[in-house]
Amino acid sequence: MRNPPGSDLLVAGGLAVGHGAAPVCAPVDLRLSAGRALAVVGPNGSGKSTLLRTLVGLLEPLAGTVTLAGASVDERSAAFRRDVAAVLDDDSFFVSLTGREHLLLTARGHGVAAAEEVVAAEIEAFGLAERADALPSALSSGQRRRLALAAAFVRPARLLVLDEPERRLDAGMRTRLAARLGGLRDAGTAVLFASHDAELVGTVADEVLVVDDDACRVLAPAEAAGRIAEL
Ligand SMILES: Nc1ncnc2c1ncn2[C@@H]1O[C@H](COP(=O)(O)OP(=O)(O)OP(=O)(O)O)[C@@H](O)[C@H]1O
Repeated sequence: MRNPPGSDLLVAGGLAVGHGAAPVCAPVDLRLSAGRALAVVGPNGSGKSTLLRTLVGLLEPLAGTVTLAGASVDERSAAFRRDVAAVLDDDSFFVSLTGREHLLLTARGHGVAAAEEVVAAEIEAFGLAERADALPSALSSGQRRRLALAAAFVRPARLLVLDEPERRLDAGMRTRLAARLGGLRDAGTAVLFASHDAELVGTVADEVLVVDDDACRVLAPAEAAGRIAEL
């Protein structure tokens, strides 16, 4: 075990999620503490994105509770926005700001003192050096994805939430991303990510939440090996 579970940061109890009256999967119970990583796996349409959006306060729960550091999640609260960095399925950028400017704005908005240096390091780490001064509209889809991920790394966060972070990344970047996520986890960030990438799940996750219609269960990676192999 990498980091033993500490006190809970994110807690969901009896959480039912969905877009109408009917839940899209079985109720979820989970606990995630600082320095731990939880992967969310399941087939297409099983409810992973719906669950993540509910966990970060973008969708109302149909039933049950979600708390972050003991308080109900509320994306409008300053403390919540300070504590949680999320990269979901909607890469959105200011259309008239370059990638570098977007990252600087994000870092400064979150009070990063050495913003220029931090941003330069993440531009390098995400392989964007040659295109950092281009507008998002002039980037490839994979480069836009790298930019969206870099924005989550230029600012501090207690909880990082990623929806299929491997999407549109080449193999080299996926491997580097796994190392970065492992590094953040080991430095004390709680990492929650949905993924179809068995290597990413195997490298980063301490536990695996398998999302299904009949039951959503948190398993040790070894117990979830069969489900990870299906990703
Ligand atoms: N905005 C929406 N309105 C209504 N139904 C939705 C909406 N978004 C998703 N759904 C439905 O909710 C269910 C769960 O979708 P969700 O996107 O959470 O699945 P997922 O596990 O993330 O899938 P994937 O692996 O394909 O990304 C699906 O049946 C989907 O069609």
